[in-house]
Amino acid sequence: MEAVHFGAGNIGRGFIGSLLHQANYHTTFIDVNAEVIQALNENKQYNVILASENSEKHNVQHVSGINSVTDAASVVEAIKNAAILTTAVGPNILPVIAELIAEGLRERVKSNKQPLNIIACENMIGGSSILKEKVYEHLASDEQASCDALIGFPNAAVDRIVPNQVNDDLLEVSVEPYYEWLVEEIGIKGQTPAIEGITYVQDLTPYIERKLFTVNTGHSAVAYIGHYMGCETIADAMDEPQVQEIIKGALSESGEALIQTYHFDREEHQTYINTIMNRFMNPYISDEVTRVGRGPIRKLGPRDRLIRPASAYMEVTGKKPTYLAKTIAAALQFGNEQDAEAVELQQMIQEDGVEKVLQSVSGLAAGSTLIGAVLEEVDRIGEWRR
Ligand SMILES: NC(=O)c1ccc[n+]([C@@H]2O[C@H](COP(=O)([O-])OP(=O)(O)OC[C@H]3O[C@@H](n4cnc5c(N)ncnc54)[C@H](O)[C@@H]3O)[C@@H](O)[C@H]2O)c1
Ligand SMILES: O=P(O)(O)OC[C@@H](O)[C@@H](O)[C@H](O)[C@H](O)CO
Repeated sequence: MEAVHFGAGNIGRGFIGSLLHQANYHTTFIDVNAEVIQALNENKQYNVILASENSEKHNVQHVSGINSVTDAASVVEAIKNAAILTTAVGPNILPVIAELIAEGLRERVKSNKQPLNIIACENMIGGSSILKEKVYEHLASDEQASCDALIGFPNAAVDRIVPNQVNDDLLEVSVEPYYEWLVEEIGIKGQTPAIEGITYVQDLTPYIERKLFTVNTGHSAVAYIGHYMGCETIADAMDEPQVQEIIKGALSESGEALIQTYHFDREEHQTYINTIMNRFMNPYISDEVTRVGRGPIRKLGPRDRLIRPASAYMEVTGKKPTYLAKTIAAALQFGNEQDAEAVELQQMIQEDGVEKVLQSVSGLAAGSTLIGAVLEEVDRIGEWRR
């Protein structure tokens, strides 16, 4: 069975590639990183190490790579023959890969009448649906109709912490033992792919929101407050009492919104939060706050991990959020010369001020309660300096 996976990075190799191998797929990774593609083709295998006391090693075999910059024709060929297509490239890259996927589908549906499911494994709500929209922009209406019959775009949520890392072996990747991969069954065309580790759910919305607004909301609180305080890693930041206070507060606020919206059991949700906080303190992982805080413009977006739970908290309780507002205030301070979005955000703030940025980037109304709450925390932010 052939799998095509776009993005041979941390989550691609460390999570999706590993489960695809265990499910007996040969995986063709598509990437723009020539070095990684060359290594995949030369080594034809790599190791995934579980970041825990025993450093358990999983050898991932039956892998190869195609450089989509230099060999688009081979990508089209691979898509023609694939039994599943997955992505882990980052939300901003989905529109970039859409045209090539469209070319592959255009050729595929001419001769291959087998269904194909395309699963975007990105930290975003409705990732596969958005990818479908972008792919369809490149297809004529008759081609879209053929795809409607054969190509599924089920939405998904993926959870496994895979830090940036430099290993002697370029392909080796160290990952936390925990993982969760949820796929919405309703979007599947044909049989559900039999991949151990995927949990199929009827309605993904509660689960993707629970993941994004707990794991990623908490992660970004630690990253942004930690970065502001001068911490380099998530584990270092978790040692700071103020970070502990803010993450607990932020997750209690986002938790209230989730519990009231989706009727999650209060105790079970607290256990979920506690597990996540322990994951952030895993001593076998070194995860930089700059990775977790990357792309602050995306993370400050209206439907993402900061603004959406803050607005939802206000909707369900009628109160203004304190700890999510502190986290948003810290996100607005996230300066990092290596991060194009961080540089752009700081420029926007310098030119237009925080209030305007919260309107343009986060979609908040001028004079809204949430803008007021964030502005109060921006004024107070100096209190957290170590
Ligand atoms: N790392 C994690 O802990 C984690 C966990 C869950 C979900 N995610 C999500 O997975 C996605 C990928 O994250 P990551 O941490 O693996 O990032 P990463 O940077 O390690 O990997 C992304 C890969 O995509 C490749 N890429 C970039 N442009 C491309 C293009 N045009 N065509 C093909 N490949 C291209 C990059 O070269 C890189 O290898 C993101 O949406 C992220 O939110 C990450
Ligand atoms: O990948 P991002 O930039 O959306 O978010 C950074 C981290 O919070 C994220 O990668 C987590 O490690 C991951 O979502 C855990 O499942």
